[in-house]
Amino acid sequence: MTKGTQADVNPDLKKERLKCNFNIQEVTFIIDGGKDKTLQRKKIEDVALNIAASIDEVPEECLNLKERYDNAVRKSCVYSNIVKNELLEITGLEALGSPGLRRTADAFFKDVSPFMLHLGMFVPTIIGQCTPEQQAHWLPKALEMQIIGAYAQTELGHGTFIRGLETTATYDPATEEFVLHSPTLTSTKWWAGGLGNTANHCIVVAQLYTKGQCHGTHPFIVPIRDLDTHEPFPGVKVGDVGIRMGFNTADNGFLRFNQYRIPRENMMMKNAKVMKDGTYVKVARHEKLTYGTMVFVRVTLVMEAAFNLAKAATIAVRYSAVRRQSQPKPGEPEPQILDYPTQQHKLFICIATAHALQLTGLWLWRTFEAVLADMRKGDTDSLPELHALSSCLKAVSTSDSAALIEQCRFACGGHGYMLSSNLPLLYSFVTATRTYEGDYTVLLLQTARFLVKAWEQAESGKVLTPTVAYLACAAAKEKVVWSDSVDGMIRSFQAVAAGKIAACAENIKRLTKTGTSLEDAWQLSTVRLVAASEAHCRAMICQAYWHEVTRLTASCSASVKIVMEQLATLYLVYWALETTGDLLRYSTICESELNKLQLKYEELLALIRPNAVGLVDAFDFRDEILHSTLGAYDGRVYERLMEEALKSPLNETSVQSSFHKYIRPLAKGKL
Ligand SMILES: CCCCCCCCCC/C=C\CCCCCCCCCC(=O)SCCNC(=O)CCNC(=O)[C@H](O)C(C)(C)COP(=O)(O)OP(=O)(O)OC[C@H]1O[C@@H](n2cnc3c(N)ncnc32)[C@H](O)[C@@H]1OP(=O)(O)O
Ligand SMILES: Cc1cc2nc3c(=O)[nH]c(=O)nc-3n(C[C@H](O)[C@H](O)[C@H](O)COP(=O)(O)OP(=O)(O)OC[C@H]3O[C@@H](n4cnc5c(N)ncnc54)[C@H](O)[C@@H]3O)c2cc1C
Repeated sequence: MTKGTQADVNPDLKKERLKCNFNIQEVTFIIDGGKDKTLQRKKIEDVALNIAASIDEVPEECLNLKERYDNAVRKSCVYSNIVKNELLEITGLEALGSPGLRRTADAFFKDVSPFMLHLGMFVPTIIGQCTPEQQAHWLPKALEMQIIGAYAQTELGHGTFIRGLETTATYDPATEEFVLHSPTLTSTKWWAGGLGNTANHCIVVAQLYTKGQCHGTHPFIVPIRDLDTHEPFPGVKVGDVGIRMGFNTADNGFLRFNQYRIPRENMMMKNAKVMKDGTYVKVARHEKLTYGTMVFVRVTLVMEAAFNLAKAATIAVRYSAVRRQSQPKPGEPEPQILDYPTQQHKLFICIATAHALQLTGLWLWRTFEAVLADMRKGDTDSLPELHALSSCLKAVSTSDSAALIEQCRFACGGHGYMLSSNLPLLYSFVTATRTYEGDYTVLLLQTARFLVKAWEQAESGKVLTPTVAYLACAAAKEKVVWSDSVDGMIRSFQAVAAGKIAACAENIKRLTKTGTSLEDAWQLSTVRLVAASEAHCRAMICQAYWHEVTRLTASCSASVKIVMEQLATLYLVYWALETTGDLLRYSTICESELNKLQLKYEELLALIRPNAVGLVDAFDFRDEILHSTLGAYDGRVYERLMEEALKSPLNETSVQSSFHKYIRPLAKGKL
């Protein structure tokens, strides 16, 4: 946070901060995952942001496409030196996933670094898919930035359906090499971040053929460009996929191979090997371990969703405290727009959702680490549950985050539409997360597979895994008794999920009994399956969020406990009101209880109102990271808007050349 002097702060924001009745720092510690994490983050920010302050002479958005890319590469090199020389010193390899690194990256790049996928997927795949010997070879080079990598899985013709990928890697025992080939246009690798112009290496997911047999998709490390000249090697065709809605500095690329050879050792061999003579040896105990990087990234994307939403909420809440509009009471001053209950309705759910996703994301991360520890001992029993959990949480968190960031933009009126508010760029960045690393619907359907199986187990009285244990109680198929206590609401959300899952299972059973194949019965049920999966995910977020708030505030000051519980209750009541149809169907809730719930919601908005600015201050974003005229700590909104407007290249001269070229001749009838 760039606090400046108090004299510089907008008077309304100053008053808001005096109203705040809880200890902001305590909430920051909770959100970061502990005081030590906050201190480490701040240390990283202090080191990195000293340099970031002077990194851009011209606003990124005023540059043309090519200049923007070159500028992003320049900044990536400065930043990667900081990561290598300073940040890794502070935290070791852990720095790669640390909030400090994530936040400071945003100070350097308003859009995205072309190196993001190098750190975000190339390095994690080396760690997750290579043998220790391979790691010893590749990891130091990658961390030292001697090589820069991308992750090329998606093709022009297939992204979701990995088993349908067409790129082939055929083993040639005579030379002990794999021959990579792109047999069709649709087999062209497409989308990989960093691939178009930046990367010199690439992880390529291809169908493995050896001894005339296909063994399905496997990952390979493929050198694609000469390290000195950067020219693509013969047999490699690589380029940029074209202009995108966002991610325009991420260098998303395409890649084609023409009988291109790589050494046998470049197959990532932790989970499966090809011996010198071409014999295929499966090492992994679980079929889907080659999908490991995707599970890892899906887990991290939940906190990524929280992080971006927290930024948007900070911008919109601070702006709403500064902005005054309309005159609901004649003769009185215009109120701060934050005083309108409708504005509170738009924004407080954003703060609550950022908390819900962050605390659920931290819990998911711990679950991921526990499953990883089991897998190191050879036990993969909990992988299906982790896959189900990470799939639905990735889907719902990214979707909620994108929708609410857009809501924050709406909440800022016309000024929210300015690029300098940073809300449009934030939205275009986050809306992609709903698609990449597994499309929303596709991932919810993956979770649905797990849920239907769990339901069948519940019906036959089997012991259920923790995240679906609630299905055991629901097997009685009676409406749950509604209560507006927190536990009562969570029980009702679970009853809704259980009811929807049961209805799907019954529908599939009914269809198969009357002669429909299981595959068709599944397809005919997918609209309901997606809804069931969403309901399950919502119930899980509510439970995890409330559980974490209770646990983490147990030793906090009373005022922090109160405000954290108010927000969590708001989240639950909001979702109860959003899903009244479901509650009427699966619980005993009635009209009068719905009215009571609405009143409770409005009371919560009023209770949270005095702490709204304090709550977004607790996200602790420095101005360099927010990049927003509307959201800076000092609230000098109008001054900043004007300053940014004057930086527009269209203000460099008072008359543009197009006037003399076109407008004047047009007026004179000479065009
Ligand atoms: C130095 C300067 C640097 C600058 C800075 C930066 C700092 C930034 C830091 C980082 C910041 C942000 C982090 C984000 C970075 C990442 C950005 C990522 C960009 C995007 C990358 C991509 O998109 S990569 C491509 C991803 N692609 C996908 O996700 C494809 C989705 N499809 C699938 O996953 C699968 O095809 C499928 C799951 C949909 C189906 O697979 P398949 O057909 O094989 O399976 P089935 O459906 O038949 O199911 C069979 C059984 O297998 C089970 N299953 C499926 N998947 C898994 C799994 N992953 N794990 C475990 N089990 C699995 C499935 O459940 C079935 O089980 P049963 O029901 O029991 O049969
Ligand atoms: C910004 C960005 C960055 C990316 N970076 C990378 C990268 O670095 N590396 C990489 O390999 N890939 C990357 N991708 C690709 C990304 O992973 C895929 O786009 C994503 O997995 C979705 O696949 P698709 O594009 O094939 O969509 P499709 O699967 O074609 O989806 C289109 C529609 O069909 C529906 N659909 C598809 N299958 C089913 C089904 N079985 N049941 C019901 N509905 C279905 C979907 O819900 C969706 O509505 C990136 C994408 C974006 C947008």
